[in-house]
Amino acid sequence: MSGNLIPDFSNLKGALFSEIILNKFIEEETRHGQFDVVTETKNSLLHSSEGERKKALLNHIIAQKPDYLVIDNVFGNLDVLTQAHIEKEITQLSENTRIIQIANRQRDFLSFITEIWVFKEGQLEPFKETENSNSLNTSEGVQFVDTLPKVEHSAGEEEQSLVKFNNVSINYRERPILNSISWEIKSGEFWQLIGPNGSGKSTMLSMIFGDNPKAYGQDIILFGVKKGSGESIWDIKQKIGYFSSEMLRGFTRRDAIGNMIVSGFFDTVGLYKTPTNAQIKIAQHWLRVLNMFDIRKQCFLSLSRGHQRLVLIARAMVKNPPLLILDEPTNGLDDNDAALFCELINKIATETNTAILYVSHRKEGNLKPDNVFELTASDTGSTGAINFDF
Ligand SMILES: Nc1ncnc2c1ncn2[C@@H]1O[C@H](COP(=O)(O)OP(=O)(O)OP(=O)(O)O)[C@@H](O)[C@H]1O
Repeated sequence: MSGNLIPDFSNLKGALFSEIILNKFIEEETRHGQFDVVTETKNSLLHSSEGERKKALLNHIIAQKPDYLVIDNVFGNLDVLTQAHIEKEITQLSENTRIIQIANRQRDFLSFITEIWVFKEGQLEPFKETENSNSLNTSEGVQFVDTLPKVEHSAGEEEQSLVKFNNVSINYRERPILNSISWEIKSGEFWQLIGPNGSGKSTMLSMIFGDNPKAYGQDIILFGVKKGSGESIWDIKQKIGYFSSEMLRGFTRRDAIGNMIVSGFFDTVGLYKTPTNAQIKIAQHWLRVLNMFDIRKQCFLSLSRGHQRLVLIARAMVKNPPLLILDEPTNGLDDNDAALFCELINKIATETNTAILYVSHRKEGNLKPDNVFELTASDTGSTGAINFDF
């Protein structure tokens, strides 16, 4: 950064509180068995939840006594209690340490921050709350006018059970994580799964979508088939569209937007097979819904982060999967792009029979799930129940 916006810190000792630093420590652990950052549960960082990792990293940073601290979007997937804990620690630190916070959601601003600047078209400008009270507003926005591709449904499909957990309990070593969870997702339903960091949301997802060996021996029925009864992971994955913000790291190739969407039929990154005419038609339909038909040959990576996510949702949906799983999907988006993303998810919920499982403790203002399933953490493992007030 040039200019005199930020004072010269070159002679001061700085620290960075960010995903990048966390990932470096995780890499150190995995490669060299070096455990510099210690979590409350004394678990390795690799096997800890986001909240546990970030608390541990902050303690590590505070112990280094930096002169200034840069905080880069650390609140993304933290629950309210962990955020409050971290905010308290940083507020205390701010009494004698300079803090620069980088954030893309307005609600993440730390209360003691006195000066706010916003990036607009590559320039930093003072942020005026009155001008745009609702967001950091960097996206131009898309209205989804066209309806989604129509799919023929067979009789009785509406009431089908897709996922059924019956008294599922999971331990990691001696530690109970899930305690007797019973839950069912049926065709066409729209669920949000919430729960504090470390309560077991990812563990539950790995029972459905992943290959977690802990799932075997439990009473879990996926698409009418008992888990562990010889079903193939491939069969299950064929029935699920999946998106997580982590996925974007995997896409570094220079694929065109249109090809990216069509490749969803083949579950490949990049297009190696020739799609049928019917497949091309469906992909084109999605391009029109996203208002991207005219730019379909443009490189996927040239899109903004928010628009890349819309394309990946279309990619997950072209197969018309019975279940769409979204794991912390708005993580890293600004307010506008998150609202746009949720608008598309609401549209899928109302216009298709795909059931949606949206996993995030965050309440998105415009997201309209039908039901919310909440994990409540305790020493005997998390219990689960429908939350009617979220
Ligand atoms: N392979 C593992 N070995 C040991 N402990 C584990 C393992 N995987 C997860 N855990 C522990 O299980 C607990 C639940 O973790 P999980 O990642 O499912 O929580 P979460 O609700 O998804 O958290 P977050 O919102 O922070 O992502 C955590 O305390 C974590 O440390």
